[in-house]
Amino acid sequence: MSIAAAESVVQSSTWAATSLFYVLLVPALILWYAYWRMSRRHMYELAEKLQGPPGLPLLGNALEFTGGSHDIFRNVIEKSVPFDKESVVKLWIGPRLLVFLYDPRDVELILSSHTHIDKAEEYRFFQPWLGNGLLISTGQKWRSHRKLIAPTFHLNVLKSFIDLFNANSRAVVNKLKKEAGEFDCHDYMSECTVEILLETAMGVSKSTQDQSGFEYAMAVMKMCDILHLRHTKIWLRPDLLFKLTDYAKKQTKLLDIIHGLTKKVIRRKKEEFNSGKRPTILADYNAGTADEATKTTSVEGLSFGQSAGLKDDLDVDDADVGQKKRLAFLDLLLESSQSGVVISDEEIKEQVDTIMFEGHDTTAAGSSFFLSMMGVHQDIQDKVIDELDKIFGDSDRPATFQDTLEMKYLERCLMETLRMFPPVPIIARQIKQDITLPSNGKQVPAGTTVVVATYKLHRREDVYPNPTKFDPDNFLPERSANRHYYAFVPFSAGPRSCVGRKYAMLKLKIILSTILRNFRVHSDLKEEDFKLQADIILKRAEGFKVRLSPRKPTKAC
Ligand code: HEM
Repeated sequence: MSIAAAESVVQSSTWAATSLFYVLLVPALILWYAYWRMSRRHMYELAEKLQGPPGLPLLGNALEFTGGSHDIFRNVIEKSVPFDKESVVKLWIGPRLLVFLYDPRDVELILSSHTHIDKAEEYRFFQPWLGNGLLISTGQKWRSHRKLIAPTFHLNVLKSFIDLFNANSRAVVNKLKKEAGEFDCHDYMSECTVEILLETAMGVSKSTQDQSGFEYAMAVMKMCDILHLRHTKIWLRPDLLFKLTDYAKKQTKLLDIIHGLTKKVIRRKKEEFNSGKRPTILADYNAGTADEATKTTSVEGLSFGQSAGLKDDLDVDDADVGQKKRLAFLDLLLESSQSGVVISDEEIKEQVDTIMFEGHDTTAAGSSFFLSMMGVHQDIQDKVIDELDKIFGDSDRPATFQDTLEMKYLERCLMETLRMFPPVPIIARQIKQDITLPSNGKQVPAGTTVVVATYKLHRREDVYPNPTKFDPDNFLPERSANRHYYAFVPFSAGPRSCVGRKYAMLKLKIILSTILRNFRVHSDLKEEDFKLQADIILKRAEGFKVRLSPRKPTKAC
């Protein structure tokens, strides 16, 4: 046989093999698809009975998530309106079924449950950053780490941070003095909240910090942009495709910055440990020096960010917190790891990354929204200032714990800010078994991503009359008393509630009161002009633009 003839035989047999492959592949794919659809029949049947905007074959509603972050947020909110009566909206993103809930009874079913505590599949995008930290871990690992970490945010530990909250609040006031015109207050709030976290929960003294706090905060913001893109753009979801994009390269660089800071923090702390410096038992703070008022250990309800009547593992009495547990967060983790049993080095890093993220971006957004609202509502700001003047008079003394309990009106303004602009606008869980919604008896199938739509829940007309109006009186005790406990959940609730809830409230009251003792805030925009976006954390797309004017000749801080 000639070479040409041999080549032709090889070519035709290759062609035949390729054709055979495709001839077999197509029916195989059809069979696989039919089987896959069959195996999900139960899900489709139940989903069919839930309402939602119409979608396209295969893609579902994925195209609702095109455009920038602000367009997506506006689009999703607008598209949900026709379903407000039932407060349940179904969306398909490709094969994934998402069910948004915003009736307090349905929210209670999810958040109060010890069964539905697994985070949704979408949280896996956080994994390269937060590993298996408290926010995303599940099962026994989550349970044991939550038990370890929650006491480090007990009120008695937090009271020992008050001096540091004050010092950092004064420092930010000093920095703000240079702002003459309109500026974005979020940058200041971000830097300040990172520095406070480093000094308190991580126990890293100011003298050993450098500029990396601000760089860290900016890297976190950009990381959130990338994660949001992965949540909303269907083609960025598979790791394989994501890795081919420029976003993946950007993510690697951002994680270098983020992990660079957390590794440095742990390294410094370990050096201190190894050089024999043992952690301070923080509860000693209350033993001798503090007055009766600061010994208060069981202040609950609104003062600490949730409806009266909701309890979680942060609301334990002082007597239940053993002395060893009265350590700051990182001190306790390192102390525990000395035995090598409770928590490994890698796990410490994951938890430090988690607390650094959850602890700063949320409070930076909350405080920036608060300042924006003060700027918009001058009459309400007057009342906050009156209250502060009554507490502090002309003195520029630091705030005490008792002062924070007396800031009742400021507290209501803070609650109202967290109602209208919850920094975490949605909470997503993966359900492993069918659930029946108490509000309407409909069933949501196992395998669904159930999304508690906090932003929508907090704007229900039947719960908050005139829900788009900023009205701190919504949180007057008599108004809150008759409200469903789960109608206000800025910090989530139940077994997976925010572990930093009390820390956040105390810190926010001290920062915000210190700012308003020194400045009056102004805003040229009204809240209806705010462009909201939800890149994981709710923000103003145009930046948190405000202006400040000095309230009184400020004494040198
Ligand atoms: C205004 C400030 C804050 C808000 C609105 C907020 C809100 C939330 C929400 C809604 C969750 C549940 C998230 C979910 O299930 O997907 C959460 C969880 C969490 N938060 Fe916060 N948070 C704030 C501040 C903080 C602070 C200051 C810390 C730590 C210092 C913190 C640490 C955590 C942690 C570790 C979790 C995960 C808890 C678990 O799953 O067991 N947060 N937070």
